[in-house]
Formats: sequence, C-alpha cells, structure tokens
Amino acid sequence: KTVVQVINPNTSLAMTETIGAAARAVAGPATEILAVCPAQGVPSIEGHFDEAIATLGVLEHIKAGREQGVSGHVIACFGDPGLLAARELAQGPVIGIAEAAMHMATMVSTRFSIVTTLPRTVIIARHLLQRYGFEHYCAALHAIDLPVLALEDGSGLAQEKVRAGCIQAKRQDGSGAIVLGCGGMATLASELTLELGIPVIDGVGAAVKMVESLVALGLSTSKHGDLDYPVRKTLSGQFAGLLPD
Ligand SMILES: O=C(O)C[C@H]1NC(=O)NC1=O
Repeated sequence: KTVVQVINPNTSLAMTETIGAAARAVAGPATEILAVCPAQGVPSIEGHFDEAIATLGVLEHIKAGREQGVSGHVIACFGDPGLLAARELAQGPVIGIAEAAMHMATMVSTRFSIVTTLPRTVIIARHLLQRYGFEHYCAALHAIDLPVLALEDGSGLAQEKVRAGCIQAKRQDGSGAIVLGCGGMATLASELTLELGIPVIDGVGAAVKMVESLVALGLSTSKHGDLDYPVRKTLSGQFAGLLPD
C-alpha cells in the first residue's frame, strides 16, 4: 500500500479538507491519503513571512510522517514552502504542488497561464518559475485579488473569480493550459477543464500522482549530496524534537 501524507502548511482546517478531497479524488486504489495541517502557525500563506512560519509546521509533519512510515509527502501550498528542507528530512519523495502543476502543464502544452490569489503571490510564483526552469513556458500570471481564505468563506465569490480568470487567460494569453495557483482551488480543476475545454491543472492531484509514480519506480529523495539528512546536532527550545532520533 502507498501512503501519501498531504500537508496543508496553513492551519485552515476547511482548506485541509478541500485539499484532502482533491487528493483522494485522484489517488489510486492502493493509495491512502493522510491530509494534515500544523496545529499552530499561520491561517493562510500570503507572502514570504507566512511561508517562513509555515515551514516549521511542514518540517514537523515531515518528521512525523517519516516516523509513521509514509511512502511520500506533498506540500500543498502554491509557494512550495520548505520544499528542500523537507527533502533533507524526508526519506520518501517530497513534491510541492506548484512544481507538480507546472511540470504537468509543460507535458500537455507549450505555454501555460497561472491563476492565483493575491498580486504579491503572482510575484512569488514568478520566482518559482525561475527556480524550476519553467519561466519560458509561462505566458502570463493572473491574480483574483482576494485573500486565500476567501476560497473557504462559502460565498462562491472566489470560485467565480477563479473561473473568470481562467476564461480570461484562455482568451488572451494564447496558453494551452492553466495552472491553479492555490491549494484551496484544487477541487475546481475538473469542472473548469470541462467548461473551458483546455487542461486546467490542480497541483494537489498532480503532486499525489507524482509521488505515486516515484514510489512505484522505487525512487525516493537522493541522500547523496545536499539533500542528505540534516547534519546531526543538538537543537534547542521548540526545535528540540525536530530531528528524528
Ligand atoms: O499563495 C497563495 O495564494 C496560495 C497558497 N497560500 C495558502 O495558504 N495556500 C496556498 O496554496
């Protein structure tokens, strides 16, 4: 059996449910999804400061997942916070939803657009495109200009703005595919793909399938080089238990 730990790095239980549902919707019959979020931290991640706070929660869950013997991990926030630190700590594969969605988009299109939440997240997404080498594939980035948790307020306004952003992206960007730039948008991808007639990609599902594939191929995070386990040392205070025994 494959057990995939899906970590929502923010502390929103509602968004953790949304993310868990998107993961379970695509998980294979032999895959169990464990959707988790930090007990303490930041309710939504909307910038570098939030990502720094959220990273500690990600690492705590990576450690716990490794001790539970999970097969692999997903970081279900579009900034992929703590991705490389998590890979040092993890034994199995660790996949971020931004990198997963971007990779998938390049396999079904030569140009893709991103629809995310805040304008400042657009800038962070550009950094990710550069870091992952996908800058030249991304035609444009759009912000719905609503806070992340508007996706969980039940009004449907954020979902409608995501739909409008995707329609605008298809019409004006010349993109063949669209990447949804927030874990909280995950459950919108399939209906938008049907309505727009182009691939609208959710990174949660993409990341779950990538972890399943890596596990099936017997590939886990390389421990040769900079992703080896962290150098052993005594951590103090609240960090004391972060390194596995
Ligand atoms: O940065 C964003 O807009 C999206 C990002 N923030 C968050 O709390 N979960 C996310 O996926």
